[in-house]
Amino acid sequence: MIVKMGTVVVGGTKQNMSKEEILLQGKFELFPNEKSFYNVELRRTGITYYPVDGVKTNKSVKYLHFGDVIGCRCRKSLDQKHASKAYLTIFAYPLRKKLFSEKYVRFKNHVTFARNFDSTFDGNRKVVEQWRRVILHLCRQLPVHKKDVEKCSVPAKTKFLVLVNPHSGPGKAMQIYQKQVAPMLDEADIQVKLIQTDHAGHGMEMMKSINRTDYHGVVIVSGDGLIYEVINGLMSRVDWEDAIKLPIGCLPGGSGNALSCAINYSAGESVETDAVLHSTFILIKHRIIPMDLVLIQQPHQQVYSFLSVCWGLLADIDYESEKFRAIGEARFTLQAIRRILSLRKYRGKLSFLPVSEYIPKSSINNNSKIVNMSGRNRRVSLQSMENIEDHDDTQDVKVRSKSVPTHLHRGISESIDNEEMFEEQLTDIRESLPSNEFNPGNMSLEDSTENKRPEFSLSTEEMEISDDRNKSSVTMSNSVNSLQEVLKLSKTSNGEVPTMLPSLDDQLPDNWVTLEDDFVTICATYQTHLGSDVIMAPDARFSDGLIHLCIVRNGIQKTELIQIMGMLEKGSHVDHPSPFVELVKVLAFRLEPETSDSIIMVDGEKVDSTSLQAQVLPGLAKLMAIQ
Ligand SMILES: Nc1ncnc2c1ncn2[C@@H]1O[C@H](COP(=O)(O)OP(=O)(O)OP(=O)(O)O)[C@@H](O)[C@H]1O
Repeated sequence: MIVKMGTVVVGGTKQNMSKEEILLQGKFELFPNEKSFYNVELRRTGITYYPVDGVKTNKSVKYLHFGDVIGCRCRKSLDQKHASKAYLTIFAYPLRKKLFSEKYVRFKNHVTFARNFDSTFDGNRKVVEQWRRVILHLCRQLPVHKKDVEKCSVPAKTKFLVLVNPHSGPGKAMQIYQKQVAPMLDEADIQVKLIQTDHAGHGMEMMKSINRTDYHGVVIVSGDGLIYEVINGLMSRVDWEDAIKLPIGCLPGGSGNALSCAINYSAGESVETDAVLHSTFILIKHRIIPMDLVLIQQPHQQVYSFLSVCWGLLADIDYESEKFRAIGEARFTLQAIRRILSLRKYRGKLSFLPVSEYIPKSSINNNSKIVNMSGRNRRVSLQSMENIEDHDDTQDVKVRSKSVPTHLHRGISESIDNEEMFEEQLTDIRESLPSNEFNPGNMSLEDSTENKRPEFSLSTEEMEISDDRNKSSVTMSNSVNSLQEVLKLSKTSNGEVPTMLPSLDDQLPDNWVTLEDDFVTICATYQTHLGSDVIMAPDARFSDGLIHLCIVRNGIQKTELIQIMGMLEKGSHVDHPSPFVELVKVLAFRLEPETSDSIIMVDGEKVDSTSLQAQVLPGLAKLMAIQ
């Protein structure tokens, strides 16, 4: 059985469910047909119900799974005829298979039971309220023991600050919020303080002064632009280290909703169909997940990015399509066609610190020459070798960089269970980092960045409590399993975000790779999606501690480029054999455009067209998501 919050069932079928211990059972009428009675049984994973006078068969038993339930409420009838009845409405959003497709989508299924065994409403309400309290616990994955059923109290309410950008995308964000989001948040009993931004920069200003403890999270209903503002507002504070722990949730309201698409994708929920419903469902059932940020440095500015850095073709498409934002996401497709027809090349230098040995794809394909340079950096130019000076030799060789030891990287990592090995690893890391800033004393063992799919989701508050509990139990051995842990941030003496990047004017260390070439585009992403139909880095995870670089070099045929762009919809471009397209996982990179007339976009925002360098900040932000 598939155990995905989204895709099918959390925990099992109704046959499995019926084997579980019954916590509560009773007879209820089923609204609106209030003539027949149903036996209703409440178990840990859900509710089953079947007609009292019918035969109990697999078909006649219906069930509601708590993985699909976002809340429930006790109600009274307005009709005097039913004044004594107490109603229990359960707000469920189960999945059903989409017509002519293998995909599953959620639909609204609200089930109401009525209780009328007592002559008074209060008498009936007492029973219904007990059911409600138990359901609220179980749909939030809070444990309920049979002996505690009677004492079960109403779980604490969650409070969100909701920011809506009325100008994002086609300008429908407020409408989306009021029509689709607000009713579901209400069903989940979530308190909301709603603010509509009234100018660009408003989100950033608010984050500079917000009291972090007033809310369990900030929810952004817009495109990616407002998320960028929120993150940079939080990071600009003196108490950035604490402020950035404010969990961020996002719902698609703009034309570029990349993060929201990545959240849906990660949860196994629909990205294309009813995206708002699925995003709101995830927001309600969320856990708090660490999310990498990327520090971006330019000569005159420093910003924090959660999504991407694009240069060349993809940056031009993003920037030049701004004027078509009224048509929503189609603006990207329209501009992509225009741009590919008049394809440009962009000369520059790209340097990066790879996480594993870098083997240039073109050399694998053996159709380009590679220059192994003397000097501090290895420079590789596949096309314009005449532009490279100071080289020793021109030869067909594989250029390998000394990379960060792969066994330190999560996913490839092996567990380290003794101090000796731990010390060895620290030595390796010290050697692999390009600066002397590494200081094991700075290691914070605060959050485990384990990418476990939660079986159940907890509310913000509950997660914060369990985070705290975890703190003491995280051991040094398991936290050093990954490089992210070693780079874990803690305040430097001057209160700034620590970085391992050299100054922009300084030469890069030996373990970086430098490519100097004519490029078509360079795109660094840290989320799976750049749009609902652009899966740029299908294997990216919110806190994998990686920057996923996609490098497209000049020389690629337009037809091949169009083919690859088409493959982005499924993320299958990663398997494309073109020697002009490379995907490299890195911890940091530096981009040096040769001229200053090209566009660079960071998270969909245009930045200066000057040199730029970036470094991943593992798990620094907190995201409301499921993975
Ligand atoms: N009330 C407002 N009026 C004008 N601009 C605003 C307002 N609120 C936010 N903004 C700005 O609008 C820009 C675009 O917002 P957002 O990303 O939400 O929408 P979008 O249409 O998807 O745009 P993008 O394609 O840039 O992601 C952001 O840079 C943000 O700073």
